[in-house]
Amino acid sequence: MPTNSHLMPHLKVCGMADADSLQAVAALQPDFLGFIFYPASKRYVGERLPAAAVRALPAAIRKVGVFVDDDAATVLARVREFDLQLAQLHGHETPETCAAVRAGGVPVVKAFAVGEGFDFAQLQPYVGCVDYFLFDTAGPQPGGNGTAFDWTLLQDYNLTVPYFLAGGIGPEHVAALRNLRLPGLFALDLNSRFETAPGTKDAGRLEAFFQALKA
Ligand SMILES: O=C(O)c1ccccc1NCC(=O)[C@H](O)[C@H](O)COP(=O)(O)O
Repeated sequence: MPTNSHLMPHLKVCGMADADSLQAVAALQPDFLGFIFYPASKRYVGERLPAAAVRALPAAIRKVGVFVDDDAATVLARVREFDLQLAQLHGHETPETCAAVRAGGVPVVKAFAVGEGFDFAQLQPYVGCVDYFLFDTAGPQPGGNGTAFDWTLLQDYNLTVPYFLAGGIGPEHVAALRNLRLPGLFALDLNSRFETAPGTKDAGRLEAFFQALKA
């Protein structure tokens, strides 16, 4: 079982789709930045963000492409175009699809929508096919729903795969996050609660959050 629960988790800011706020957020040096390649998302990269702007980000920031039910070839083509370091598969991708992306040389984050009665047994077939899990709140959209789930559901997590904690994390969670001791917790994923508009992040709010977490 991973034992890093007492350490400061890594930080990922997801759903970047605006060139100006991308620069401002990159200056805060988060560990990961996420880019959404799901056309139905309000944060779809689409025409809003040229690949060159993403490719030009500092190498220390790992760039994560977020995909929903794409095949491995589509994911890998975007990875090459945008110079992404990880693929986050946020739909109903099978372990085989995850393994195919990984076989293309790209570490995989497999997202799961968590609600009451979440069946942790469904994770087992993915062990060995993914590098990380991401636990997000179940909701009407595949992601970016802006609501938190009951994190105590993860208290008994006992798999070797580290995970990102996502779903509605916002400034009001600082105290709870500072005291959070969850086995396997690797990173916090921040998105809609730090936006001025979908895809446009509020760098000031993020900076205050980062500082409060690290204080
Ligand atoms: O954010 C989206 O619009 C989105 C749409 C479809 C699939 C995934 C999406 N986001 C992926 C993320 O990793 C988000 O950060 C995660 O869902 C948490 O978002 P939020 O609840 O807004 O904090």
